[in-house]
Amino acid sequence: MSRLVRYCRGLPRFPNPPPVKPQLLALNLSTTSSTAENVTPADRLAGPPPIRVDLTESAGRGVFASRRIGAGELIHTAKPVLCHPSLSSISAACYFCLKKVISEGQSPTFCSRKCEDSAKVFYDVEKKADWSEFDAYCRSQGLKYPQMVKRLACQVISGAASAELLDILQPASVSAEMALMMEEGYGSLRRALSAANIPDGKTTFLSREWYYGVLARIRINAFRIELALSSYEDLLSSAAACVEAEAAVGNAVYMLPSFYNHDCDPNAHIVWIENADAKLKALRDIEADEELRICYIDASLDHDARQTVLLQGFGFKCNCPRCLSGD
Ligand SMILES: C[S@@+](CC[C@H](N)C(=O)[O-])C[C@H]1O[C@@H](n2cnc3c(N)ncnc32)[C@H](O)[C@@H]1O
Repeated sequence: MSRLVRYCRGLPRFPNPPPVKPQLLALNLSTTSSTAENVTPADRLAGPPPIRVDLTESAGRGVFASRRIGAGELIHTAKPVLCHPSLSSISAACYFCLKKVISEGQSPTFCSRKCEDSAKVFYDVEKKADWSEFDAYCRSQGLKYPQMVKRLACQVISGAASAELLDILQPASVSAEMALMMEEGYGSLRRALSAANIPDGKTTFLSREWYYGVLARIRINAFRIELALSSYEDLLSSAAACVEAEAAVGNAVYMLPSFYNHDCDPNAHIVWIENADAKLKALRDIEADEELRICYIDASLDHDARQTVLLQGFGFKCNCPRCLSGD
């Protein structure tokens, strides 16, 4: 399984995000008093996840084990708060959950009636506008995250999401180069919505600052979904051909998984089986109060390459034990 998911964060397009003042999550997830010894498989499925979000010494907020977690254990699952298929997968992945679908057309498609119904509110708004200019801008610049901002904007207009949905997540900085590129996307999004005659009162949230802020948060927190097979059977049967089976079907932002810090020798990882629902799993035994960390990049890179990718792509100098040891 692990070879199917090599690394999970999409590399941001722009370098050097800033340090951000961390804000703790207002929810306490560590309500279980179980210990690893007395936790049954049924408890694991039914109880709250065995984690808490807390401040780390040097990486802002992080996720900690609230009890011992065994190797291979499913720590928790997470549904995306925002996701979007890659433009190249529009007709090959469900427009709502990113499950692979077989479709002959070029338009968005859904894997089930349930997904179609769940998407209806924002898709009804989206369908009112002509996105050809916006899509052309994304394609020409090779950008994927503006599509997620567009979806969030349509969700907010439809009343399905709050404009502040992502505010709790750490943002990247907005450099002059980045602002210039964002400006084009912002203008294009505004034009598409105003040509669609969306009432002004519904788009008051859509300021330049909102657009930049959302994009800056998506950049740091989005996961690239590299594998979304339609079933466990597919997963097994494609194991031999997993290289061909890998494809970024889209990108997604989650709440809890966004608080996991990075480690070049991680003790947890995130997997997707059939759609954008994420599964966080332990890679080895984890003690109570140990921080849970996932790997944002290709851990097989050498020390210098990892430092470069993390600094330029994510804006931080990695403080994990492997990097500190010089490995
Ligand atoms: C997706 S966020 C993780 C949660 C974040 N710590 C927070 O408070 O929201 C990624 C950010 O966490 C920090 N971070 C994650 N892993 C780190 C590491 N190994 N070393 C130093 N900082 C790290 C960096 O500031 C990075 O931009």
